[in-house]
Amino acid sequence: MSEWTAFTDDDAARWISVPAPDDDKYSRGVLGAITGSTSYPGAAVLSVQAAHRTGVGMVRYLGPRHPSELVLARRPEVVTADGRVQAWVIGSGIDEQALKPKRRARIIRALESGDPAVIDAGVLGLFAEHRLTAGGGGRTKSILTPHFSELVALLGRTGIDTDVDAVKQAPADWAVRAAEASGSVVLLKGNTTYIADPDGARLTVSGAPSWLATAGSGDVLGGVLGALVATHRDAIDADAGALAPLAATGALLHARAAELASAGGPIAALDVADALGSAIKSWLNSASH
Ligand SMILES: NC(=O)C1=CN([C@@H]2O[C@H](COP(=O)(O)OP(=O)(O)OC[C@H]3O[C@@H](n4cnc5c(N)ncnc54)[C@H](O)[C@@H]3O)[C@@H](O)[C@H]2O)[C@@H](O)CC1
Ligand SMILES: Nc1ncnc2c1ncn2[C@@H]1O[C@H](COP(=O)(O)OP(=O)(O)O)[C@@H](O)[C@H]1O
Repeated sequence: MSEWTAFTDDDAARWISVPAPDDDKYSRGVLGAITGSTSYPGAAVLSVQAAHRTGVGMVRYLGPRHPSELVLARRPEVVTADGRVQAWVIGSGIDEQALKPKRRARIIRALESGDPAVIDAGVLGLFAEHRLTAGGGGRTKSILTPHFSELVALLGRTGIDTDVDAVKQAPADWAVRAAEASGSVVLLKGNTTYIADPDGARLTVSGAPSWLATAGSGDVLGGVLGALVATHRDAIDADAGALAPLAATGALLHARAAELASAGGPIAALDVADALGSAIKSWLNSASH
């Protein structure tokens, strides 16, 4: 079995894409966000805000009217028209049972597009099932971001039975099982985050304050990862092995932003999103010395 390696700030700083003078919004990367819903509109705002603060050329938000209005009220930069994207973030704030056929079809189209995708929350099961029904056996260009309970449900959809207590006992092992079963990078969230690649990379990220255990912080992480993936589309197309370090970069950036926002005290998820730019700045400043 492969060894687990703790991902460091120096490792992560290399995966921040700094725009060059000849870049434009399209060359930097466009992220498509299918997040939030009428029941969980705030998740849309959190994922979109986090993507912008991580750095991306443009975000296309595709969702129902109420979350779309909230997203635009917070970030008028967002485009709500369909179009080309370099990557997707899908599922935060979506309840699979409540999905209307049109939105479900849009999600399936995004999953079938071949674009890299970050899959969260209510779309994890759909992803697993769709990959099974499509007969897909190979590796994907997706990062799956379950918490413990979602990991159990995800594994269940691939025919592997377990429970939350078993995952709590051996999170690293279950992350690997899920990566192998899904052919995808699995980022298992918690105080220590485990990132397992189906081809063998095993990375851990720790150091986030426990104040980060607050509603919506996983939605923020989805937006962070989406932006990192969208801005590294070429590297992922050249080698899907880029996905695991990108996932670890996102988890470490999220942890560092939480530290800055918290400064030892309580935080809300939007505070973490708003601190992402400062966390990136400190990485870039220390890398240039
Ligand atoms: N402002 C918003 O719009 C928010 C939307 N959210 C969305 O709400 C939806 C449901 O979220 P939940 O996952 O909390 O689902 P639930 O609140 O439906 O919880 C499902 C089950 O998972 C368990 N569970 C939740 N977090 C766990 C963890 N870290 N470890 C182990 N078990 C855990 C719960 O105890 C419960 O049994 C998701 O789509 C999520 O993205 C949340 O992120 C909260 C904020
Ligand atoms: N005790 C903890 N210490 C540090 N980070 C935590 C802790 N508990 C959860 N987290 C982090 O907070 C986030 C929670 O995500 P998630 O469970 O999806 O919440 P939500 O659905 O409310 O957004 C994850 O990034 C996870 O790693």
